[in-house]
Amino acid sequence: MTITMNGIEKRFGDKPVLEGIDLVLAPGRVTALIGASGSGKTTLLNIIAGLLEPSAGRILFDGRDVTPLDAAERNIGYVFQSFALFPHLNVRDNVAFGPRMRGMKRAERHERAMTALARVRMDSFADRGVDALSGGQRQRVALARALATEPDILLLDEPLSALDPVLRDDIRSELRALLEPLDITTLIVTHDKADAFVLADRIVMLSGGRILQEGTPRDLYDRPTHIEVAAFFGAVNTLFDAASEGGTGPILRPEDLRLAENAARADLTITVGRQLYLGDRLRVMGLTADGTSVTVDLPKATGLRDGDVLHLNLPPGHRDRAAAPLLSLPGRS
Ligand SMILES: Nc1ncnc2c1ncn2[C@@H]1O[C@H](COP(=O)(O)OP(=O)(O)OP(=O)(O)O)[C@@H](O)[C@H]1O
Repeated sequence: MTITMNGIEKRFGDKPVLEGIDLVLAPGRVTALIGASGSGKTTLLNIIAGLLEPSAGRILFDGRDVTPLDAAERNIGYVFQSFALFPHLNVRDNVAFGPRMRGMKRAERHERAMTALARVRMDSFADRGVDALSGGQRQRVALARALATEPDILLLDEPLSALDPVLRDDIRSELRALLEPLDITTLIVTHDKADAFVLADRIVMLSGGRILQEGTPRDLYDRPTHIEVAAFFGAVNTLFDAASEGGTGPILRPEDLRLAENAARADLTITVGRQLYLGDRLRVMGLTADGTSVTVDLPKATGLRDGDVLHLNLPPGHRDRAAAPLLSLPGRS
C-alpha cells in the first residue's frame, strides 16, 4: 500500500509542530523517520495511525483519503516502544488479541496468531507466558501481534529503545531480517541513526517539524543536503564542504581522509591536537597551519603523539571537485 501525506500541518494551540509535510511511503518499503527529540516524529506517526488529527493536509492510503477515519478504521499494525504485551496472557493469546477485537471466532483467531508467530519464528513459544521471554523475543511477539490483523501498514515506535544496549545490535539485524520478507509498507520512528541505517530502505529526517531530507541511507550519509543532516549522521570536516554552505554534494567524513604515502604529494598537513580511542579506530583532531580544524580516522596502531605532523590525502573525488579551494589550503605542496 502506498501512503501519501499531502501538506500535513499540526499545531498544538499556537505552537506549530509539523509544517508542510509532503511524503510518499512506497509499497513494501521500510522507511525510518528520524530526528532529534521534539522534531515531530511521534506526532506524524500518530497522525498516520489516526490517533491524532492533522490541523491541515490529507493522508491517502493507495489514493483513498483516510484523513477523517479514526485508528480502528485504518487497518494499521502498531508496535509500541514498550511492546505493551499483556502479562497475564500467553504468547498466542497476546497475538490473537487484535483478531479477537475484530470479532473473529476462536479457531480462526488462533490460526491467525499461529501464522503471525511463524512469520517471526516464535510459533514454538505459543503456550509460554510473556514474562519468561527475552527482550528480543518480546519484540518479535509484539511484531506478530501487529501482523495478526494483516495490516496494510506497519508502524514501529522506537522499536529497539526498550532493549538492553548489549543485545541491541543483534536484535536490530534480526528485526531487519524479519521485516524484509514481510513486504508491508513500514514506518519506523527512531532517534538512533544505527536503527535507520540497518532497518530502513529510506530515511526521512525531520527537524523542527519539517522534512530536511529524504533519501536512501547512503544519500543522507554521503550526500546530505544540509549541514544539520551531515552532522546528525556522523562527524564531518567542514573545510570545503558544499554541504556547509547549504548546498549539496559529497562531504568529507573523517574516514575519507588517508595518511599520505608521500608527504610531498599530500593534500593537507595538520598538527595533531587530540586523539580519541574508538576501539576499532583512532579519531585524530588536528589543525592546519591556518588554524582550520580537521578530523581524521586512522587505524589505531599508528603510535601518534600530540604535536606530531600528519600529511593527509583526500579521496580522488574530492580532489577533483575541490581543486580550486584546495589550492589555497596551506600544507599542500
Ligand atoms: N499533546 C501535545 N500538546 C502540546 N504539545 C505537544 C503535544 N504532543 C507533542 N507536543 C510537542 O510537539 C513537539 C513534537 O513532539 P513529538 O513527540 O512529535 O516529537 P518527537 O520527535 O517524537 O520527540 P521524541 O523523540 O522526544 O519522542 C514537541 O515540542 C512536543 O513538546
